[in-house]
Amino acid sequence: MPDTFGSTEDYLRRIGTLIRDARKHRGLTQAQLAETLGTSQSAVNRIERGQQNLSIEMLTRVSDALDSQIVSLGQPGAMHLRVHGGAKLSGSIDVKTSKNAGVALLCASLLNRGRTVLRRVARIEEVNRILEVLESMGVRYRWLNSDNDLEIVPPVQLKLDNINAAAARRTRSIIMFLGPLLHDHPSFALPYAGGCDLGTRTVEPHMIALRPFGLEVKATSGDYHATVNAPTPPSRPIVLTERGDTVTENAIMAAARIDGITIIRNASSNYMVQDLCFYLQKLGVDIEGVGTTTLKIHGQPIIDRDVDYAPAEDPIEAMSLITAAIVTESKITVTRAPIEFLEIELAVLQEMGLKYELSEEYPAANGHTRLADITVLPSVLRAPIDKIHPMPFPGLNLDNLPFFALIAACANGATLVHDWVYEKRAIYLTELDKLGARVSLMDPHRVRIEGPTHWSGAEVICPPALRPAVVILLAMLAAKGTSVLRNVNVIHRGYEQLAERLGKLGAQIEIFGDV
Ligand SMILES: CC(=O)N[C@H]1[C@@H](OP(=O)(O)OP(=O)(O)OC[C@H]2O[C@@H](n3ccc(=O)[nH]c3=O)[C@H](O)[C@@H]2O)O[C@H](CO)[C@@H](O)[C@@H]1O
Ligand SMILES: C=C(OP(=O)(O)O)C(=O)O
Repeated sequence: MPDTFGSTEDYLRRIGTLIRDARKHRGLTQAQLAETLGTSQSAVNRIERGQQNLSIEMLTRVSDALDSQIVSLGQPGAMHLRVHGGAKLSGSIDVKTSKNAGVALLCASLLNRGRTVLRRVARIEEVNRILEVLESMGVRYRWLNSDNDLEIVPPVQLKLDNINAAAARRTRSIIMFLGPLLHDHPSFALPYAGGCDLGTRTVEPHMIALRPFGLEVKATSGDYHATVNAPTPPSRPIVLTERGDTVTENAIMAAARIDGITIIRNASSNYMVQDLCFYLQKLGVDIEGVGTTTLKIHGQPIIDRDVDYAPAEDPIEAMSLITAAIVTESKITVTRAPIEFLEIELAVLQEMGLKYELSEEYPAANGHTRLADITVLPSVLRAPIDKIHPMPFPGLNLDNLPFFALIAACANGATLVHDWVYEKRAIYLTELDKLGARVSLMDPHRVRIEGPTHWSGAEVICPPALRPAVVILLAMLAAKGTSVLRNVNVIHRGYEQLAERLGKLGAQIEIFGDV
């Protein structure tokens, strides 16, 4: 239920509720809080009922006394969630198309002089950031309908000097402009890539992969300065130093307009890479080996076609929804799940005792990706015998790993979750402790989780990373009592209306903003 502030009475009532929640979480009575504030219990009572005018000075004192920022001033747009946990979920929910294919396809649309229409694009902040950057460069876009079909029309000449650096710096995906831009631009600057704070995450593999196409990049004062010698087919196969998703996509986009054959080895065969290849094939680029780690690409020097493409559904969103069912011990059906990219996850969950039913498979609108409806049934889970760790596709997806930490907290026994890739993401999982989980950080990459958990409500500020933030939200659905999750904007980077959609399944979540 979206919830906006209105009259002064509204403000006071809502602030009062926040204070009451925070006080209860600290285990204080109204009288104890009153004593710390040097006021009476009846004054605290009036404050909590929204019947007392509050000065900023008083609000600050309450915040200090409760060690909780009740309202934050000067943070326009910060959104928070209040979750009344313990409700069972029911019904079915459609998986939206993926963030990661969405951003790759937006970058790839720069390769095409014609009009690109992308169907059912996830309307998320990561997509908005790339659209802002594209628009600043002269690309026109418009949302065509309520299905989120998106039309993109490039200009005759891109205005690279006009690039929206603020938007670009907020996303890592901007790095995927290098591949498309190197074709027509002998020199250009791109702002440094940003995004979630997951620790060191270099772009060196991108530089190594694109050098054989004639691209040289110097990093100076906040920008990558790129210079390109006339792009030619690489003289040898490109061997990626790591099987990363966006680096593979960059190499594919560089190869897509090269008049000749490029071979890419150690390519990622993950879902977003496949969507990119299917889109480029529609544009006339010849790509062999889609879904494998060796790609053979025969480029088209000029691509000028009106094209219509429908990216596939998001395996990470599907995993998030499966986790919502597991943690709340509910029966829900996750429809349009890209089963092809969830098979290892489901095999591990089955070993842990999860009961689920699968529908017949059917193709996604891209005509390729296998989808199915997954009905998750309430199950008693046990910890897996072996540690859980990610691998490039077809391994367990790295972005799904945080959900396994939460699932492990619901299972009987101890589970080791090993994120060997990101330097920081596992650390954020220890925030689950605030809701009653027993998570021990073994080192920055490994957490040991002891389940099952008796979840209890708490107030948590979202960690600065998408998946850990969602994991905490999902744990709050299971936690009896009221929880508050602050600064949830990080979730909007990758999920469209997640709180509202969980609400339709029966979750009790209120959305509120800062004063
Ligand atoms: C927009 C997009 O598509 N983002 C996805 C993409 O990001 P992206 O492709 O940008 O991932 P990175 O390049 O950051 O790679 C992830 C991390 O893996 C390390 N690494 C990767 C491959 C490998 O073989 N060895 C290795 O060590 C990298 O050094 C890095 O620390 O892939 C990540 C890993 O699947 C996902 O979390 C992101 O959601
Ligand atoms: C880390 C992620 O993505 P990005 O590459 O957009 O930061 C993610 O999707 O969890």
